[in-house]
Amino acid sequence: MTKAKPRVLLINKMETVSHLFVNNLKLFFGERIEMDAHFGLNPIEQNRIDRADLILSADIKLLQGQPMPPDHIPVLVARRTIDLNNLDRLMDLKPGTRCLFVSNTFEMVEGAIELLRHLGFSHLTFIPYVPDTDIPLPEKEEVDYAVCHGLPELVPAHFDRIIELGHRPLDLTTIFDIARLLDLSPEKANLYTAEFISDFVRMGRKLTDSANNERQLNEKLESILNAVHEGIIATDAFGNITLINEEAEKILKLPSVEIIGRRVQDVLPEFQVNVVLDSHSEAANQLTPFRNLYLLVTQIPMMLDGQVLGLVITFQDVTKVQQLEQEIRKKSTQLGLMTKYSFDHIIGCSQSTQVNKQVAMKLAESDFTILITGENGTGKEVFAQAIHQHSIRRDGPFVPVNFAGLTESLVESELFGYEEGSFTGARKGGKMGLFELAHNGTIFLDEIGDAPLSIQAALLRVLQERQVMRVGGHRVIPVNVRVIAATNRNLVEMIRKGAFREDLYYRLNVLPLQIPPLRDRGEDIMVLIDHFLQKKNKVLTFVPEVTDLLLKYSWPGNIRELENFIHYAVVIADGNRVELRHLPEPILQAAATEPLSSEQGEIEETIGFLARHGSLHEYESILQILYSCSKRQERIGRQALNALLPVPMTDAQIRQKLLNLSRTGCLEVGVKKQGTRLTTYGFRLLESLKTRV
Ligand SMILES: Nc1ncnc2c1ncn2[C@@H]1O[C@H](COP(=O)(O)OP(=O)(O)OP(=O)(O)O)[C@@H](O)[C@H]1O
Repeated sequence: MTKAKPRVLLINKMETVSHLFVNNLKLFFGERIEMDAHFGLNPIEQNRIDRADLILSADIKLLQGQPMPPDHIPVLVARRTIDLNNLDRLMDLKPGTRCLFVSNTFEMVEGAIELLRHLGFSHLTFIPYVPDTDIPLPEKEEVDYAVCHGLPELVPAHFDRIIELGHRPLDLTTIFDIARLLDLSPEKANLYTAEFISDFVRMGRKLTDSANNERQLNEKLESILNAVHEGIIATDAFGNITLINEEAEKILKLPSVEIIGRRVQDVLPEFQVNVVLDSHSEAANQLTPFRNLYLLVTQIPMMLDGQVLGLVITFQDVTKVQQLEQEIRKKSTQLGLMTKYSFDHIIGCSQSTQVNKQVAMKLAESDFTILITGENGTGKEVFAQAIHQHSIRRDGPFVPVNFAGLTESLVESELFGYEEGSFTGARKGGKMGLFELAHNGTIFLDEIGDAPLSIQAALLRVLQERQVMRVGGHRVIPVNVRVIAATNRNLVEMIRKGAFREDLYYRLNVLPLQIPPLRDRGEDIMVLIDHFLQKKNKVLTFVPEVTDLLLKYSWPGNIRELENFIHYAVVIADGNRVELRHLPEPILQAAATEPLSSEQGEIEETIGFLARHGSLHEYESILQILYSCSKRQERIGRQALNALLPVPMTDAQIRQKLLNLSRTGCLEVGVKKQGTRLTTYGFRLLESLKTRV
């Protein structure tokens, strides 16, 4: 009769641990033993105990609730080692990383920590923790990682960075004990040790590989970093400095040996890295005073799977630039790089001007590119300046570029600047381009439709990359500018004809603003005339025929033409009175093509109607007050209007008068208490009433 195989009864709480032990024992004893794995907390059947030749458990406490094994059956508590294959993540941790070691008994925790120390992980700080015991749980901030052996559920829920080392296999001494107790020869011990050693070899190779790779990578990185004209510092997740390039050493006057491994928070408190480490979001271009310097610092967190691996801090010494900028700012006032116009200077009581002002104010608050379209002289530049004035860039320069006035050969060097000696006649020391000049401000690309195609391509690049390269230069210069472009041309039509780049159009037309021609906002004409006269400190009266003509004329040159007309009228008028004969030819021609009679007749008719329904003086007073309001771009309510009249009326009287004026088209009564507003027709009527004797 062949001797029955010895039988090992495994008693463990977890199925995974029992399986692991079964595999470990198989590797060593092969088919020479039988195994019976029990797991869970249920009591084990007596007959399974009786049939066992040896009982093996990971935890002696598990045997306490079980039937007592007979004396002759040895009971062994497994000593366990660590699965070397799972140690990579611990290897990657930087010295000093604080690891909360979590397990279900204090012995397990202590044993595992001791083993890890033996294995060479003495550079890490292990903090033991066993849930539901007296061992205090440290605050989350005091711990960098939680580490456990196959029991991640024991890690307190708020620790989200967990390194799971896997269950611990049987240690070789336990295997030998089993062999001895079961009277089996340790013939395959070498296999088990070989397995163990091969793990070591694998681990060692990984370490050297990663060290070699890291060395090569570091060498490459170092040469790249040292070639850069910016200071660069890298840190680990806790702010410990791991790398500093030569430029950074030079700027900070701190040699790398003095600061590598130290916390950036201690060495460079001015950089306030905790903000970025905590928020995980980058901080770009922060002007940071450092000793007697100004540094422009950018901090970018390096993230992997939602966790911060470290920080890259780049910086430039901009002390000189700061001084230069102040000088430029001083000069820019002289050069006209400051704006003249704000929204208060945009005159006009028409609905479209009012709406456009409101829209433009909103656009000003964003930093996106704006495309303003409109005929010549409609006020595109005035709007562009007001937008700049109203934006956060108001203290920066406003640099206008007019493509209509630039020859193709000049435009590139004007826009992007040039380096010394890049072409014959290039100025010594090179020249700053308009984009550079507009740094931190707004560049106004006027008549963009006239930009040659070659320049359109270059513009597109600048808009995409926000950096320029001077003609003949090799260095890219970052520019922080807001772009407002304007055109009187139909760019869509130009795209169709291949004269304008579609991609540039879409880059520019992020926020569109359309300014209508003056002829489509007749209400603005007289208000603008008043404004221009006031600017010249002059008073002119226009005979009704002249007013009529001015309101009818198509103003192809728009507000610029209107302004020129006022200059002309002031010079040409006899005294203060402007008559038809004083009008310049183009306006008079408009009269010739469109006789006045019908309009004049209509006005006469309205006057007749009003005279039958009250006093013309009263109507004139009402219209005059409404006109003053429209000049201030206000509407006015009935009561306020009554209060301004030379002779107050009853509410019913004024209501009736307003009704008559609105019936005849002189007023526009706002819905819902918006007050009343004068129309262009109302204005003509007022002019007629004023000149009546
Ligand atoms: N709403 C306005 N209120 C007061 N002045 C205005 C207004 N709009 C334009 N102007 C005046 O009209 C003139 C022309 O305006 P601006 O240069 O802004 O027009 P533009 O549309 O940019 O013309 P272009 O297309 O020819 O460059 C300026 O002198 C400006 O003072």
